[in-house]
Amino acid sequence: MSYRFPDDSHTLHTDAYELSMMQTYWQKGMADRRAVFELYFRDMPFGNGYAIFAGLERVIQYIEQLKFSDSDIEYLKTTRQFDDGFLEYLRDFKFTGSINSTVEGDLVFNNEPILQVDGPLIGSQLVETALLNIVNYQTLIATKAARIKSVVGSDPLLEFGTRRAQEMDAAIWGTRAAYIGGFDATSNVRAGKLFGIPISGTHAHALVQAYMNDYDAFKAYAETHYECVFLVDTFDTLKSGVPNAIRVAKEMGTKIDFQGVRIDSGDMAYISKRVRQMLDEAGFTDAKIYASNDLDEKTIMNLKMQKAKIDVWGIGTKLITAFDQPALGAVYKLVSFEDEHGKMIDTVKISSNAAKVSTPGKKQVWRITDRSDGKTEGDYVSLWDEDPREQDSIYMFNPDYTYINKTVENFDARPILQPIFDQGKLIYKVPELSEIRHFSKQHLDMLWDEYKRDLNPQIYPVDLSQNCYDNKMEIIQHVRDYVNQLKF
Ligand SMILES: Nc1ncnc2c1ncn2[C@@H]1O[C@H](COP(=O)(O)OP(=O)(O)OP(=O)(O)O)[C@@H](O)[C@H]1O
Ligand SMILES: O=P(O)(O)OC[C@H]1O[C@H](OP(=O)(O)OP(=O)(O)O)[C@H](O)[C@@H]1O
Ligand SMILES: O=C(O)c1cccnc1
Repeated sequence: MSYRFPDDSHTLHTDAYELSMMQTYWQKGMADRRAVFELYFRDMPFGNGYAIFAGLERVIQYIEQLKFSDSDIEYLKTTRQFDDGFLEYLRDFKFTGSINSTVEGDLVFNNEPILQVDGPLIGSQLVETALLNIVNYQTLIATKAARIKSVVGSDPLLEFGTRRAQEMDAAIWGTRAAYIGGFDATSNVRAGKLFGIPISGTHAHALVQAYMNDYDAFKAYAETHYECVFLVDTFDTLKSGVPNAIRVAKEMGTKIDFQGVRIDSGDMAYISKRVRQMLDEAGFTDAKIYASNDLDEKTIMNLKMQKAKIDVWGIGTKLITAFDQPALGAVYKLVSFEDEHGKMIDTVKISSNAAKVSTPGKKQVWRITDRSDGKTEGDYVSLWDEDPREQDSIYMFNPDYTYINKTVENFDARPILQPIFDQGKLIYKVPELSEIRHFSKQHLDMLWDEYKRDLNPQIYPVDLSQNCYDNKMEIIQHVRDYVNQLKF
């Protein structure tokens, strides 16, 4: 099958309704009015105490290529859904908005803006779908990876998910997100080439099946590789796989670096202990035991409790598909809009569910840390022009339960949303991936353990500044007054 048009771009990677709204904005003369949209999620993924932001590199790639090609316009014409004048306008469209975003690897929490687009309404609307698509997935996978990392401690973690991922893009960007979240290497060679992630791997059952016995397969592999990890469970791990791996390792001696064996089935606790004993008795005390087979943080924690002798963990399906929670559920909402007189008016989306009522106004998120111990106290969401660094103390309160409050002194406040695009121009340089990963770890270390446990973590405070809270209440009241006076 081939594509129907000679070129493909991501500009049409958007929902049709975005283009429909853009046509309305254009025809009604609203296209260039300033709009501020914010992207956030409402619930912590996997019930985790924190999430790890990922996706910015791809967001940048997407924004930089944003342009309607001739074939995009040609295709849109064939749909007969758009006005010709509007399509001609799109031909010259340029994204001239500003984007402020969390940087990759930083911690993010529910109900706070993690990315913000501020610019002409028409372009800010166009990018909604792609931004959500990118950030929803990558942040989810980085967070899942961090959860898995939290239970393995310092054991190496290998990403094996490509074959089970939801198509090729998910494998590539999911692997990158997993590396940000704490994985050490990937089996995906293309991800190694593109991003510089270390690649690593063993061999598959096919090799052993092709030779029809463990010994010949391991021997052939050893004769063609220096570093060897043998997969020992094709026929019988304890009776054939491990004894043959040991035999080959002894025969090859220093001609190979016998790094260990991989087990991929059976009772991993029992088998790994027996395998350890066999390797040790044969003198291979440094050989590592690799494990794979539908592993995730729950199984790993359980295996650790059973004192399984596993040194290296290979994780595929349950990481790359975010198996237990396949969607982050982030949304993109209009929080402020320029009226016909050039004045910015903050906007709200009301819901009968209090948690779903959006917080109006362009905002900044401040991570508040206690200077005495460097630990994170919580996040303080302020209106954009507020700066808590100018204050000696800040009053932090839970916006849903205002009686839960505290006054923080001797604090540092770090702005989470950083300038990425300024009126369409890229002004941010994405750091090396290894730096992003390191940054993430450093910031995770600043979080109290109570927020980091896998099960039922403490809820991290995401508080609104008094101004932000008052603004929200005032606007909600305003909308209610408007609705109440309607007569039909
Ligand atoms: N000791 C253990 N405790 C908890 N979970 C385990 C233990 N050993 C294996 N598991 C996990 O149990 C799940 C199912 O393993 P199961 O034994 O049913 O299949 P299998 O041995 O892989 O069979 P197959 O040969 O079909 O691959 C896997 O996710 C595996 O990681
Ligand atoms: O279990 P996951 O966490 O998804 O990890 C990836 C899986 O992919 C491989 O199995 P597969 O049966 O595809 O190929 P194989 O013959 O190499 O085992 C590998 O052996 C793992 O079991
Ligand atoms: O290298 C491996 O062992 C590997 C790679 C991909 C999937 N499963 C295992």
